[in-house]
Amino acid sequence: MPPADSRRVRLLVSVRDPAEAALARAAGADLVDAKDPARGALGGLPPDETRAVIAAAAGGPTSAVAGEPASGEEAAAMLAALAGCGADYLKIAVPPGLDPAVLRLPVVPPVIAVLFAEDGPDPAIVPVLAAAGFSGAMIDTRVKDGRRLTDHLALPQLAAFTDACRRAGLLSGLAGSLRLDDIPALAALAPGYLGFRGGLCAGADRRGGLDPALIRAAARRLAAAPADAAAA
Ligand SMILES: O=C[C@H](O)COP(=O)(O)O
Repeated sequence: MPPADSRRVRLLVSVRDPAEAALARAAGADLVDAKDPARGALGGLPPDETRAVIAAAAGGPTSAVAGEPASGEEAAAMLAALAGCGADYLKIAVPPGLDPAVLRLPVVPPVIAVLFAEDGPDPAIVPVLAAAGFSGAMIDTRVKDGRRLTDHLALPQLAAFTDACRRAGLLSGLAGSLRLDDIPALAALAPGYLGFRGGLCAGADRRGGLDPALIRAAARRLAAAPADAAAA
């Protein structure tokens, strides 16, 4: 991925297997993200499957989902299991009640904290995440029931989050049942990336297959998002 202050908003596409990884890369995904959509918002694939997905996404940056830990020990185990999978970033949930300061993060690969929109994340957590060693932070929705990110958090709240990430030098991401028509308003907040799964699947079914035409359309819309709207 580019540095956290890059002005172009990237397209993250979550994929479940090597075939989808290759398809997403070919259709214009900037960041190919390995996860198991059948296991909820942040279900990880087993390490051997993750490694195969990352290998198939060759030619650009990748991330892999580690999971939703209930404790610092569980977080360490999840991250250790994927440390050698070849991904450029690991993503792990940081639920309320889990103190980021107790997490032992690997130096490589860098780790992105995933916060859930339903919890109403306070932007004050962002510098705490930075101090704990995270390289990025994103907001996603925990419950995939059709409600989008902006059904939970208003644009000014999301802007406060992306601003806090910029100030802390963290890569930022926004996701949560996004659709193509969410792109203009969210890209204007200048996150590092927008993350998609369901909105780029046939019938908006995140457990179904990715539709390459929708990925291409998302990439085009992001490329067309007004560059001067991206905050410096
Ligand atoms: O990391 C991004 C997520 O995979 C987004 O999934 P979703 O668009 O189905 O909510």
